[in-house]
Amino acid sequence: MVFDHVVKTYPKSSTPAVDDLSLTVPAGEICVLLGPSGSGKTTALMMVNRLTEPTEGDIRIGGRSIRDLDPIELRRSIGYVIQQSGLFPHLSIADNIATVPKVLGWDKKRVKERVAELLDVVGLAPAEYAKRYPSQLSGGQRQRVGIARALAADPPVMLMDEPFGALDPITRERVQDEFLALHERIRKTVIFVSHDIDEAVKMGDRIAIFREGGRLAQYDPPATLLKAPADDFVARFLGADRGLKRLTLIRLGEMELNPATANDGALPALDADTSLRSALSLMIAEGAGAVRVTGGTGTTLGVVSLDAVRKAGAA
Ligand SMILES: Nc1ncnc2c1ncn2[C@@H]1O[C@H](COP(=O)(O)OP(=O)(O)OP(=O)(O)O)[C@@H](O)[C@H]1O
Repeated sequence: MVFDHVVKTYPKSSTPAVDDLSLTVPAGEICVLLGPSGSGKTTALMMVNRLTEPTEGDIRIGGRSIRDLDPIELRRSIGYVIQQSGLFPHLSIADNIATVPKVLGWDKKRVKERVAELLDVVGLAPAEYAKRYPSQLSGGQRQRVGIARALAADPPVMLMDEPFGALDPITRERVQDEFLALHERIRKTVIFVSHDIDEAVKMGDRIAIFREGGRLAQYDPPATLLKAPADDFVARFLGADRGLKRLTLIRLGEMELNPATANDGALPALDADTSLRSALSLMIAEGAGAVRVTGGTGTTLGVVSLDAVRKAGAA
């Protein structure tokens, strides 16, 4: 998907909400739009499915300009997930998920199968949940239904506007993990609005940081962004702990491991999949100068020192 010099100025507004936005999102990737309140993230998102029209510039999906597509058809071909899930309260979960397939004229059997398949995909047993109503679900479950509904007609593109913003931290983390695992399998192109830096670092293949006035401040993969913020605004926005945030992106198994010696048996042991941030946390809590890195079967692969972690955060 390509944003090509996109400008949006709302009627009666003297300044643009989105100002000359150009960026390319490779197919199958998650692009997070991150930035302070009012910096134009939602406006940028809503232009993709023509809930609002660009004033200037163009957006292309798979090489086709959205201006050449009928807005109603365009919206059917794009999954849309919003913060409060946006489910129809008077429709059952099954009917909510079936909305677009029904509009597309799928036969009943196909719709029913698709609903059951999607409930499974988002981890809700169809027999238990299909007939319930949104008010009979928890917030996290409603967001999962929102995702299932957006996926119903298998759209190549999904727009997600702070989809997990209303969830408590524990549920949010779980739904984020589930969505990432799902994305591994289905590889949609996702535009994801967030104002939470940790969420953006976790979810994004790339992050677009917006600044006031709807201008793009930086567009890069999370590791690049944290390592080399383009300017003071980005550095301040990412926070003084961006070195620590970088550590969440690196696994112990990706480090150069020192061979373990006989004395290292007493060191705290962590799986190779553990992030350097968790490893650092453990070293501090246990007063250890290093951790022992273990493989799937618990065998020791080697040792990573506190100093090596420190260097990785500063690199
Ligand atoms: N329908 C509208 N009419 C006029 N101005 C609008 C409209 N929608 C948004 N704006 C303005 O456009 C600017 C960008 O708003 P937008 O909602 O895109 O920002 P955002 O980055 O998504 O913010 P938030 O994180 O608070 O949701 C703001 O100044 C807002 O007041």
